Amino acid sequence: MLEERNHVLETLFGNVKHCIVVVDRDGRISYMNESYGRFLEVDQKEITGRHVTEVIENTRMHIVVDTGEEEMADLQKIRGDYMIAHRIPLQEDGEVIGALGMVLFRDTDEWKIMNTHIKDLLLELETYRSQMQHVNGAKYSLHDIITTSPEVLQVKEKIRKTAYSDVSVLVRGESGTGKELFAHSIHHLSERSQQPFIKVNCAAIPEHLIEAELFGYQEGAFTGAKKGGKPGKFQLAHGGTLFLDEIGDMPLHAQVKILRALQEGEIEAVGAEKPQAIDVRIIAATNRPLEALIKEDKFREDLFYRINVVQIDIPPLRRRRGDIKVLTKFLLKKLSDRTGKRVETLAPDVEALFNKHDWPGNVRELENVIESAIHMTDDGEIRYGDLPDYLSSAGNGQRAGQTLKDVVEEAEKTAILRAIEEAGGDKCTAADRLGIGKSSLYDKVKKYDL
Ligand SMILES: Nc1ncnc2c1ncn2[C@@H]1O[C@H](COP(=O)(O)OP(=O)(O)OP(=O)(O)O)[C@@H](O)[C@H]1O
Repeated sequence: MLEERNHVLETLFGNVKHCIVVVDRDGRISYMNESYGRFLEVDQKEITGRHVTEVIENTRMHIVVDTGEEEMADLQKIRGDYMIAHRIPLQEDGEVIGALGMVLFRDTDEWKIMNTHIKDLLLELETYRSQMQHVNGAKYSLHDIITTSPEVLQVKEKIRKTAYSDVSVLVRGESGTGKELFAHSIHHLSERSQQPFIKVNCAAIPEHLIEAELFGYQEGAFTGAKKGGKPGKFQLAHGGTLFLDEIGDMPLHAQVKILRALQEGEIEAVGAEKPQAIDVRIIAATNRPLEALIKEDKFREDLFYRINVVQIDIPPLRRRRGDIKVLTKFLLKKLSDRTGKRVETLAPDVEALFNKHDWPGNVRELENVIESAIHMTDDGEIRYGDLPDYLSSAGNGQRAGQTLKDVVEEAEKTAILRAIEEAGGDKCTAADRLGIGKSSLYDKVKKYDL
């Protein structure tokens, strides 16, 4: 039956220039025509069955399936350009069984002309959107999370499944693993995506201000209170999502108040006479061992259970070394665009060092290292000498627990990589320079998988 249906779709849309996609009830792609596949540079047959958010940037097809409401002529940004898309829910016996998406441009040239016509308008729109974003606050979606790690891909899948509901999510992971990125993505995929996303850094607010910051205050509530009072983060997030970053650092008295706000759905501003109803979804993040803090009476167990309905664990970068390569490529592009300096590659010894380093500061550390090296480099490649001292000297020095054999092997590897690089990839010249035979060099290249 599936085949028959796809045959019908192929007959209808296979040869049209419009880009067509069909998703099922779960937002998974059941059909994409060739034009769309070509436009997205994917093999449309291979992506059948994948969730639409994995394949199409900024798509809302899965949301249309959920709301059952069609979206006509909506602007959608793909790879820096805008398309105009229709999204139509498909129904059977009154029930939504999927959605059909259609991109409205007949060919790229025509679109380009249209694109320049409306680019001015869009620039204006973008200005308003970024102002809105200031209010809305969530900048990133799942697409912005770069990974090839099966564990992180599973986390993304978990987010896709749970983001719609209003359940509280606790994001755990070391500093710099991207917890905030995940929190943004959850908000983006939720029904609250058009509502505010408000972040509170629980570790950064002075203890005596925490209540006013979270719940706001009334005029005259204390000396120095602003005229007219001030809304707290809970009020600002009303209808949307409140992101409690570093929740493990929240003082106990504030924990009690937050728990009450979540349980009763109401808050009391400092100096207010009446409580106020509040509707927020909570996403919390921490890199602290909450279970241990509970044992030490530094974190409330009841609050832990309240925020930990769905738990998301982001592994540190050293446990997903495959991501170092893809993230480096992504960050080189992102930071090159930002700095205006085109740097595309790493010298082989830098790549080796990146793969060996433990990255205690995770993706943030990788980003900082790449950014500072881009400033240092004189050409399109990052070389050993461009790296921050702490990293390059760590690479040269001996780490705790290394045997003499490890140290010798590492030195050998570095020397071989450098010689090959200096010889412009010519292994015979590199072997000459190293004073070893060609076959010996080949053996070592194989042994170290260089
Ligand atoms: N998978 C990823 N793909 C792309 N960028 C990432 C990824 N993970 C992290 N980053 C980037 O790394 C930086 C740190 O991420 P983020 O601030 O979300 O980490 P965090 O875990 O919230 O850190 P902290 O606990 O210190 O607040 C950000 O610039 C973020 O964009």
